[in-house]
Amino acid sequence: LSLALGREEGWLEEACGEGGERISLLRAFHYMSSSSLPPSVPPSRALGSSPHTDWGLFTIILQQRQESTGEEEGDEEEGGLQFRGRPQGARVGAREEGEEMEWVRVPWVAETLIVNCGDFLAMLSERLVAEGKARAGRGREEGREGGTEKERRPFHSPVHRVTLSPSRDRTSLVFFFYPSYDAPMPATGREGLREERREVGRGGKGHKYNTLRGESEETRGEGGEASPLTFGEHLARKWAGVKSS
Ligand SMILES: O=C(O)CCC(=O)C(=O)O
Ligand SMILES: [Fe+2]
Repeated sequence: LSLALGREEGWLEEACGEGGERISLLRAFHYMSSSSLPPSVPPSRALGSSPHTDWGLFTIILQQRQESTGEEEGDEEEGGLQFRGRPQGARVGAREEGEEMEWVRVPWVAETLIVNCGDFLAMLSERLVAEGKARAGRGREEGREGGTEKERRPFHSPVHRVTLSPSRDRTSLVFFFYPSYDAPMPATGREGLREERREVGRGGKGHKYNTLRGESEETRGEGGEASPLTFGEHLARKWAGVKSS
C-alpha cells in the first residue's frame, strides 16, 4: 500500500503510528432474512447495514455464499453487500461526474477476501495526490522539465450497504484495520467532491450517508487546516452517535 501511494515501503506504518492493532476490530455479523423478521418490523426498518463508508485504513471482509448454485432463472437471491458505484461498462469518468451511480452487488467469489478502502486511507491518499500536484505545479513554474512524478489518482472509500435477502440469512467476518488512536486526521482540503461527499455535505446534521469524512471536515477551519482531533477521537465521537435498535 505504501508503494501504491507513491511512498517508500513502510511509510504507512509511520503515517498510521503505533497501536492501531489495539483499536482494530474483528466483528462477526449475522444478518437475518427479511422473511424471518417479526411482522412488527416495518420494511423500512428491515436493514442489514445502512449506507456508510468504513472509517479506518482498510477493511477485510469474508462473506458467506448467499446465492444458490442452481441454474434456474431467479435462483440468485437479492441481498448482501453492495457498493455505490458505476455499473460495469458505464462510461469512463461517469463516477467522477457523479453520474450513473447505482448500487452494485459484490458477488461471492470462492476463497476470496474483499478488501475495502476506508476513509482514513482515502484522505491520506488525497493529501498525497494534492501535494504531488502542488510540487508538479511549482516545478512547471520554475521551468523544470515535465517533472518526474507520475500523476496518481487518490484511493476512494466507497459508500456501501448490506441488504437483507428475503429467504436466506448471511454471515460475514469483517476486520476493520485502524490507524493508531493518536494518528492525526489527514488534511485533504475540499476540492474534488464526489457524489457521496456532496450528499454528505448537503444534509447538515442529517447526513445521508454515515462517513467519517463529513464530520472530520466540519471540524476544519476555513483554510482547511488540520483538524485538532485525532483519528481515535473522531472514532469515539462516531461510536457515540451510533444508536442501537
Ligand atoms: O457484512 C458485510 O459484508 C459488511 C459490513 C460492513 O460494511 C460494516 O460493518 O462496515
Ligand atoms: Fe462497512
